[in-house]
Amino acid sequence: MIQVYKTPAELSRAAVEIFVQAAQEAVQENGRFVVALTGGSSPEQLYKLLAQAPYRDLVPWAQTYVFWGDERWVPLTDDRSNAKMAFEMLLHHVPVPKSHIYPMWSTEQPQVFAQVYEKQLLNVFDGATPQFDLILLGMGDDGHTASLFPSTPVLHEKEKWVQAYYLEPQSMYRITLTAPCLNAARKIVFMTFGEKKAKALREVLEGEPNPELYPSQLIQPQSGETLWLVDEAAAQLLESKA
Ligand SMILES: O=C(O)[C@H](O)[C@@H](O)[C@H](O)[C@H](O)COP(=O)(O)O
Repeated sequence: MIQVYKTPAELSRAAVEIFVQAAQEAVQENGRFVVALTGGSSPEQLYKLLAQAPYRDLVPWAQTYVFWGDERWVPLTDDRSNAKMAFEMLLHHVPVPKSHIYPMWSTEQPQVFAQVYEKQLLNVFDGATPQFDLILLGMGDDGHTASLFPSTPVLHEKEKWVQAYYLEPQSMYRITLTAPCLNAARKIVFMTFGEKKAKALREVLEGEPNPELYPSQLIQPQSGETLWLVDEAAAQLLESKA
């Protein structure tokens, strides 16, 4: 489903309401809320809203488990780190138990750590398929999401839940949840705004199936729901707008 908002601020306010509702419902049903955060700039306003009243006090943080959808393979002190941004904007301001937060970083080799992260995931999900209650995603202006970049082998991963690989164009390692892992989620929310995203958004949502070029097309949860929160600038080329 696609929801179009006038501004990123309105979009972020809708996103925080969805986050709170997903958290409360998950804890009510299963006694915990397992979420994967996104990196990039799209979630910044959402994280700031979540870190303050009234939303801060509406989330059952003690029962919340925080993972990431992807990460640049850099130390947590590096300004490029998705975890660094989330800690500074959100996690240092809310009472999530430290033991419930799983940043994607280690001094091990990235491919070795990808297996460690997969084990951490499976531990929280008692060895079953990791079914996140909520996954937040952004979309790049090339149509990538998480670290599923165009024409990369990770797009074809069918078994593993977590993969790390060297991303040539950015000359850095990336670690990411794979499409099968993302697609096992109960709810996926994309936050996509700005004119730069308009062409890719039209291709992803209304173009020919071409996930090699537009990896966000891979996000088709088996039983979960996908919600696209977009602003008018990003939606300007779409035929079908809510
Ligand atoms: O590590 C990352 O960069 C993100 O996880 C990435 O997938 C991001 O969501 C998109 O690139 C959109 O980035 P913006 O939100 O900055 O436009």
